[in-house]
Amino acid sequence: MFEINSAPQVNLQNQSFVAYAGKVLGGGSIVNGMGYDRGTQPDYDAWGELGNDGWNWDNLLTYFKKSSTFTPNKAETLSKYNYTYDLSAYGTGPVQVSLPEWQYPEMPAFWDAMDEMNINKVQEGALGEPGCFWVAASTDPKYQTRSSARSAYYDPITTRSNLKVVTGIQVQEIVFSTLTAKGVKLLDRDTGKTYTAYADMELILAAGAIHTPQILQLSGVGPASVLKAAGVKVKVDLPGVGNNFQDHPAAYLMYNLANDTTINTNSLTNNATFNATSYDEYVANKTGPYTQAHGNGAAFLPLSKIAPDNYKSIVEKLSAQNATAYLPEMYSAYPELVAGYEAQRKIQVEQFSSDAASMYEFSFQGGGFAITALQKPTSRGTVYIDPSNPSGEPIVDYHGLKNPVDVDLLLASIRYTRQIYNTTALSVFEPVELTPGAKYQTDDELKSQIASGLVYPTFAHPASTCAMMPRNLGGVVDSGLQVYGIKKVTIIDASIMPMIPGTHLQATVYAIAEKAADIIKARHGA
Ligand SMILES: Cc1cc2nc3c(=O)[nH]c(=O)nc-3n(C[C@H](O)[C@H](O)[C@H](O)COP(=O)(O)OP(=O)(O)OC[C@H]3O[C@@H](n4cnc5c(N)ncnc54)[C@H](O)[C@@H]3O)c2cc1C
Repeated sequence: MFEINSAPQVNLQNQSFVAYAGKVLGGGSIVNGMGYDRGTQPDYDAWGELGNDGWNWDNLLTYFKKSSTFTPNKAETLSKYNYTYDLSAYGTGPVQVSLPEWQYPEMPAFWDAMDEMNINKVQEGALGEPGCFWVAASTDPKYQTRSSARSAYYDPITTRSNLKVVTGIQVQEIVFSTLTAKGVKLLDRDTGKTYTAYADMELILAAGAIHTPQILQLSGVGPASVLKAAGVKVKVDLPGVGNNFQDHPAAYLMYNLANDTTINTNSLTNNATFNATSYDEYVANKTGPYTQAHGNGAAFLPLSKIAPDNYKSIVEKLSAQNATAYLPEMYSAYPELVAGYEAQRKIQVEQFSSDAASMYEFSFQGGGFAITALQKPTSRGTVYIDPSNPSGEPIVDYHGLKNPVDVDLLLASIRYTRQIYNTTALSVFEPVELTPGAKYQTDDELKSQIASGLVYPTFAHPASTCAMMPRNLGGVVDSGLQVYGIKKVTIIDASIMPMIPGTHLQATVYAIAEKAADIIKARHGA
């Protein structure tokens, strides 16, 4: 894994947080938590509203389906856990998606808590509607193992004569003939030797939202001041590269369930017998706790649901802001970056006022680990090459909670999660809040906890650093995913998402990649 220490986060008591990304063939899909889900419909319609023809929920649904296959469980498992799903959300694509053969005994009480909170129970979360639902995993049910970009897309075609994958190689920069990309300079990490690889038709960058902007910046394509500070010759002053950085800030609430069931979410780690029998069961039958990659319950909810009394004031505050006051310093030098943010803010104002777009995530497995994540951050971060070591890791700065609206959204979110743990349904477990702790109640008390460790500015979902938007809105790629100002460079990864969707990102990256394949084939008349 890449584990990059972020710049100190000014609004989080100068703490540094690790930015994680997969450093392996298959990228994040090899190391991720295997949650397979999709954002709400307005999340993707927003991409079209930002000037990207052909990018919206309806169109991406085609590619969500094209990339995935859902396999229902055995009938007895379906009825035992009341699993719900809708096959119309999936197709017959390479990524295998399924629900596990096992759930912790506390789960029914958590679903009862959802009922008690009047949360809409959605049959299938992957159809873009907010509510609570069963979240599937990228698990191949045949073997009960991970289905990844590698196993789904690469392993079946390794013998193709026109495909060669090389690993242990780091792309350093693009090689140009004037402004047309001819290939890339490569570093062999083991030997330290460098090579050049040439591309006949076009070059595709897919290094993820942290390293794709780094490669462009090292190639002289990015904000001029960043390039100059690092001694890189400016080819194209393209300010969007490395700006508009988004992730999901998350609050890690923790409860002690004083009266938990005998087998619970801690049992695999603190009950050696349970762990051993569970492992044997998995090896023998591919059933039991080891078929579960992560908690399969989640509520993705709109702001109006979690903060019915004050969502309008939060929306008014966001609308009234002088945007540049809370944006990274560089935005002041580029009116197009501010214009792009303002276009996004207009959409966020609509989304925060709507019942159809989620702002809050609460994932549950049973147990007292109550992750509460903000799905639509209003702050924007930066990923810039390091002037003192340009070819080392870039400087990742989340600018976490720079916009005070994010703090308002987190306060509302934390309070809503507390309400869930205060339901009669969960009272049987006698939950006691450990983190932040029930003694922190007022806004100021909670804000001090948010700043001092309760909240991380990242959920390992880096996105949006080479946004697909018009150039006059600070975009980096057009709706054909080609980089502005240079020729023959296409980007296909999470960096192109103009606004981060309210979901874990892998399903969306697969859909982008499938759509990109069609775009590129059409471009070359294939
Ligand atoms: C720990 C963790 C847990 C996660 N959990 C979930 C989850 O449960 N569900 C979910 O949906 N999403 C999850 N995600 C997020 C999801 O995996 C990512 O959003 C997704 O993988 C991003 O895809 P990408 O193609 O943009 O980038 P990546 O998957 O990061 O792929 C980029 C690839 O480029 C390579 N690379 C980088 N720089 C260079 C270079 N200079 N030269 C050559 N190669 C390079 C990397 O090694 C990597 O293989 C998680 C991510 C992490 C890190």
